[in-house]
Amino acid sequence: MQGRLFQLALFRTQRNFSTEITSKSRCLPCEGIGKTLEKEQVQQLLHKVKGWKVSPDNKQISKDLELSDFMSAIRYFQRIADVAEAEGHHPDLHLTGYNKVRIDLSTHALKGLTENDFIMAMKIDSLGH
Ligand SMILES: C[C@H](O)[C@H](O)[C@H]1CNC2=NC(N)=NC(=O)C2=N1
Repeated sequence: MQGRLFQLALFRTQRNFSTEITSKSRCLPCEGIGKTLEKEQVQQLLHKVKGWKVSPDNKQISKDLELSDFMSAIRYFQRIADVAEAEGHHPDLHLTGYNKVRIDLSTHALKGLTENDFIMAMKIDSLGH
């Protein structure tokens, strides 16, 4: 197991944050990530996602949307849930006022933002709604 973790850690350090992640990237197991992103890295990665805002403490990104009705929002949550389960990386999902949706992403294990959060944000962006 140690060998695989070392490989993952090595891969992480070699990956260039700004260019390599896309919506096709896969989330890494959180224990292989090591550390959270710096403010500058977050600012760089925010250019690659649509409509996401970073929290003042740099620990979370969020996106707000308004769906056409309640069941559209529920169906949208199910599609996000399918991706989150496949990636092993889960957003916080909020549904208020029957059709207003907020999606929060952070890496709970590290109490901050990692590339996994931006990979998930790109995948959620590509789902459409
Ligand atoms: C064991 C399981 O894979 C881990 O607890 C995963 C689950 N989903 C997760 N989702 C998020 N957002 N952060 C995590 O640290 C995380 N860890």
